[in-house]
Amino acid sequence: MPQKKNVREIALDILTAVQKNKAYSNLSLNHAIKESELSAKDIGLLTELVYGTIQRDMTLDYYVSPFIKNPKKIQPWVLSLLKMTVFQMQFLDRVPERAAVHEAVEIAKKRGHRGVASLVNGVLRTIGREGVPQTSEIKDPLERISISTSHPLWLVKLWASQFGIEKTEQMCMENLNAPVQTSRVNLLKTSREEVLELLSDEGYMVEPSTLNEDGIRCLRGNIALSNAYKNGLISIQDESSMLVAHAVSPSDEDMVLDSCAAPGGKTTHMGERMANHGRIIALDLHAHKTKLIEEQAMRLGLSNIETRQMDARKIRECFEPQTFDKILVDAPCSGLGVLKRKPDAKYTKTEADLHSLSVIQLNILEKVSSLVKTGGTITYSTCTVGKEENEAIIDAFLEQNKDFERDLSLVDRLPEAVKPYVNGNSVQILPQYFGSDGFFIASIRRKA
Ligand SMILES: C[S@@+](CC[C@H](N)C(=O)[O-])C[C@H]1O[C@@H](n2cnc3c(N)ncnc32)[C@H](O)[C@@H]1O
Repeated sequence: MPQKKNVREIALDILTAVQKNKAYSNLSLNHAIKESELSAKDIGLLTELVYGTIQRDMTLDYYVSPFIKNPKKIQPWVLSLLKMTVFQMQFLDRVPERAAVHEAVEIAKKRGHRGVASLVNGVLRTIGREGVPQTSEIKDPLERISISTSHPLWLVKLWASQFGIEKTEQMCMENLNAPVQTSRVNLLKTSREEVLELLSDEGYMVEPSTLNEDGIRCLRGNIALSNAYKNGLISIQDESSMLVAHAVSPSDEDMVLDSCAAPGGKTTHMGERMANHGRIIALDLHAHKTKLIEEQAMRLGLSNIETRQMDARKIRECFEPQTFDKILVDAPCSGLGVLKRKPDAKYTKTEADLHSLSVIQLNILEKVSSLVKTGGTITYSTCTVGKEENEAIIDAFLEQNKDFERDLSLVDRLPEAVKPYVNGNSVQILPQYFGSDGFFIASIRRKA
């Protein structure tokens, strides 16, 4: 019978797959957790090893590379093993260094020939003895931020030119923290106090969000497995993402278009805020994704949502001009605001991606805009930070569509804590402001 793999071997398999096949770390990790019979404690360690090593990839390269004489000859899995082990040595206090090195050498023996095991042993013991190079010695400040926080230099430069060096560094540092799981209370069925009590009774460590009055932060446990979730009392949603339904603020008589809706986090939030009245048409490009919206609506007890599989850019073929009171464009984006959750994205996205996405974003906004009524608003949002996919889209749209104007009343609809960050008709939330996702929200109005 084949021997069962231990937690570090599983972590190494995932890291190698992510590196070699460009597999998504979150999907590979979830799959491995389902397939293996790991204890809750080991699942915690596995998650930390995989996310931590990916999050710190560039720093770990900087630490390890001076100790490797022949980098071209080293196999990718051996490099991943070295980085995963140095991650433990440098960043995980609770793992004794000797244990981490011993485990790495055992894995190397099992998977490679003797030379590999001796290389792993040699490199790790030398690092243990001599220590790693200090990133503080890197002279150029942007390069230092790039290496010490593992963000590509082009991205650090871009952000620094838009937000300044200080905010960029804070943002990059914040992206290295583990995300807090947060949820939104379904106020149609219950109250936040009641859910906090139910979740505490189930053993979860929870606290109210200070950002949203219907938000809850979970500090221990996975609330997606709770009874409160099963019974449709909560939805898993980031605190910044919850702001979008506030920005739209649909009334319970409104006809609303959610043009890029799956998996339905914001659609269902709006459905709840409309007290299950009015009507929301929720579009998504993919059928398997519109199904996800339907499943969520069913779980939450919402019947005011109608889904359609459709390219939002073709919506004019199905609806008359000026059909909707409110439109939400939660556009497909580069996701650079959610690097805490999806760390591999920072290495795979390119500047060219931002540009091609911005073309699609403006196009979707253009194509849905004729459907909003006079005086009605279009809310545009993304889970990314940076002007090209955000402010620049709104500016370009307004330049070409003189019948629209900036909706300066956005600030009135957002919670108190966010108001100081609102700039006219938009707000760019950076991850370090509240520890939530980086998000952009803007509102424009068809002139009366
Ligand atoms: C940022 S996600 C939306 C998240 C969603 N609003 C939520 O809160 O759960 C963007 C979605 O837009 C969809 N999408 C991309 N291009 C589209 C298009 N041209 N028309 C409609 N949907 C599109 C994607 O499939 C993806 O599900």
